[in-house]
Amino acid sequence: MVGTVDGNDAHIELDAVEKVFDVRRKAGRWRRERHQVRAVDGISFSVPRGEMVGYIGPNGAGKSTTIKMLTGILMPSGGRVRVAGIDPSRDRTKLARRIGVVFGQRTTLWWDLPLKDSYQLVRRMYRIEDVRYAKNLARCVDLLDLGPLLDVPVRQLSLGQRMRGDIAAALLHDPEVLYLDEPTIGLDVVSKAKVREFLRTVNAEQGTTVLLTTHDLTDIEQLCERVMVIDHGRLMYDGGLSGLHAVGESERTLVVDFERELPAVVVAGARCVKVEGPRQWLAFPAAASAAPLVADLAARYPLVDLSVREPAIEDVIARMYSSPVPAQTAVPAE
Ligand SMILES: Nc1ncnc2c1ncn2[C@@H]1O[C@H](COP(=O)(O)OP(=O)(O)OP(=O)(O)O)[C@@H](O)[C@H]1O
Repeated sequence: MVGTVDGNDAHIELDAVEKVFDVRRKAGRWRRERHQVRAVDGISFSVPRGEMVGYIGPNGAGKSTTIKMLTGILMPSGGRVRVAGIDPSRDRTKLARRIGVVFGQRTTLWWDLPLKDSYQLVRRMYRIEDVRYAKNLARCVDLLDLGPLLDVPVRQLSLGQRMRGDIAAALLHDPEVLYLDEPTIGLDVVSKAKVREFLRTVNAEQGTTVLLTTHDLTDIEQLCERVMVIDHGRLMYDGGLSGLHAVGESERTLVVDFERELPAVVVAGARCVKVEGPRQWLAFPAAASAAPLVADLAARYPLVDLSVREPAIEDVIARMYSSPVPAQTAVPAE
């Protein structure tokens, strides 16, 4: 589902939320100047129960600050936040039972303990009853292939294995809301696919509401029908991914390996932007499907391999600034 809903259905709700940090910086040899960083600057949105939404933006845009306010770690400087009907900064402990958090860059697992011992600690922390714990653990072990890893100390796990371990830990207490901060960062293609498949299953079967922060537009494309773009603490866009590409007129790239070196191919709907030996890069509008292009190429040339590259989030956003924004999808920046 794309778009926002009325307040009653909202599972995550932000109304004119602000976060201002007071920072001191050096101004001369002895003097320090106080100044303010407006990390989140009047953001409003609502996410209905069971929706999986992408929350993207360039570095320093205010994504982590928003997530910290949604967990109750940070108190907003202004505005109103509600998650599952709870004010996170007032009732952080109560909220903790209802939410799960995964930070891709940090682990919440115990470094020296085998994975299964970390899970036992999580069980005690959340006081998860035995039957429910056994059921949830079995499900995560099965879907995330954790069986062979349960006896391995976390420090010996690869990044992809550790990430799967972290995601399971965040879900053992059946949270209704899941915040994922870069859950696929640094993972190889196979691990990314496994994580995405698992998140899709959890969302579909448990109805978990998911807020996903990522720099990988493929995560968004494969998981979220709705994406919100934040920049300089403001919500710049709230709508479908294809609408975002249309606004930014961004391009995806089809990387094609031919059987042999060829001159730059000429094909409808795309333009060749680079040739290197038998490999060619074809740019096409990001909002368009790659399927007709692939079919056309496959019918005319001997192909060995193909892959589609998404534009970088920074490029999409840079293009958004230089394009007029259609009213139905964009949130006006006052
Ligand atoms: N505790 C803090 N004190 C002062 N400034 C802060 C603090 N936390 C964040 N900021 C500033 O607030 C702004 C938003 O930071 P935030 O970490 O929310 O961005 P982000 O979108 O998560 O970035 P990234 O993608 O790099 O993680 C930045 O300018 C950052 O320097």
